[in-house]
Amino acid sequence: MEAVLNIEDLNVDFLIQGHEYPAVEHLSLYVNKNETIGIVGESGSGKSLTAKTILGILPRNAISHYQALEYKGQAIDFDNQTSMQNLRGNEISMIFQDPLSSLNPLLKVGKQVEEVLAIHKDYHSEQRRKMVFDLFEQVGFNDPEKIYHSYPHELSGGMRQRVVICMAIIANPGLIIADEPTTALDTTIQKQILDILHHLTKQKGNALMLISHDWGVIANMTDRVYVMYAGRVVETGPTKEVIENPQHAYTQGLLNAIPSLLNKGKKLYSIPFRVPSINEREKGQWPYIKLTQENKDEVEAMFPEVRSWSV
Ligand SMILES: Nc1ncnc2c1ncn2[C@@H]1O[C@H](COP(=O)(O)OP(=O)(O)OP(=O)(O)O)[C@@H](O)[C@H]1O
Repeated sequence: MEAVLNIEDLNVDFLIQGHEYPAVEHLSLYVNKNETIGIVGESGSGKSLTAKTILGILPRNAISHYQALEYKGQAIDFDNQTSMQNLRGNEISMIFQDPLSSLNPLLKVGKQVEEVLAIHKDYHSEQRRKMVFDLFEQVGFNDPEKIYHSYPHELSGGMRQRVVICMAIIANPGLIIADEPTTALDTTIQKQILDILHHLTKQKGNALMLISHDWGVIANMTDRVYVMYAGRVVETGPTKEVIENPQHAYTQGLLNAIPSLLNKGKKLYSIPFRVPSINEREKGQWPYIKLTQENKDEVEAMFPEVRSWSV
């Protein structure tokens, strides 16, 4: 099967005061049609930067290089503005954590969703409006007309994120990237929003890349998962297999640190280090953990790489 997205050996470095700091290293991943993949990892592991690389929206001081970065079998041409506009407008859409960052405060939300369709010349304006109303119904809005004429500030956070999901999906893109799409919402609303996203993407056959630090979300939503730590994928496989039988000791650690659901009754584990910030990383010294008397044995067991350090 041809992958919708294919990344081979992606590296992202930050150039800070003449020094290169590694943020993503040797990352390879793919997403197939109709598939939902998860990228899971603690804060600072490089999840968002991976997504931003795909869309060509990395910060200015970031340098990326890779073996392959392909959408539907074609190399993504970051230097070609027209092709990038088409990619971002029609082919790959992104849902961010904060819905307000994607919405224009001065425009009615219905118009904003409709505008996504404006570049599709095959629909006239009445058709477009009907498509928006239909989609509003599908995401659970009882009164699509009223929502259509609302401004972002008149809606709750959950409603806004539903509008953003509509914007992301209405042009039927090949791939949707959702970066922690519910983190900013109340826990009661989170599940509702994820269910909508899951249901719609499966129904319409869009590939979905879901970025989350929440294993519950990953378990419920994704077919395959990539587990990241400090810029690298440490483990990947079908989500169920990874959760039931994690191969990497770090993945095991992450799963044992979840308070409920997966390890009821067991003593809660706590990982004895944090993801090092970017300026604490020296190239060639992944996993960059500062060894102490207390954590040395555990870190070595988790990341045998540290044994090669000359410390
Ligand atoms: N503009 C920047 N300049 C310097 N370092 C940056 C910049 N943007 C991100 N980083 C660093 O790159 C690393 C990876 O960041 P990234 O945002 O991809 O992490 P993440 O896994 O998505 O975490 P989070 O869940 O906190 O968003 C982090 O250490 C982060 O501090």
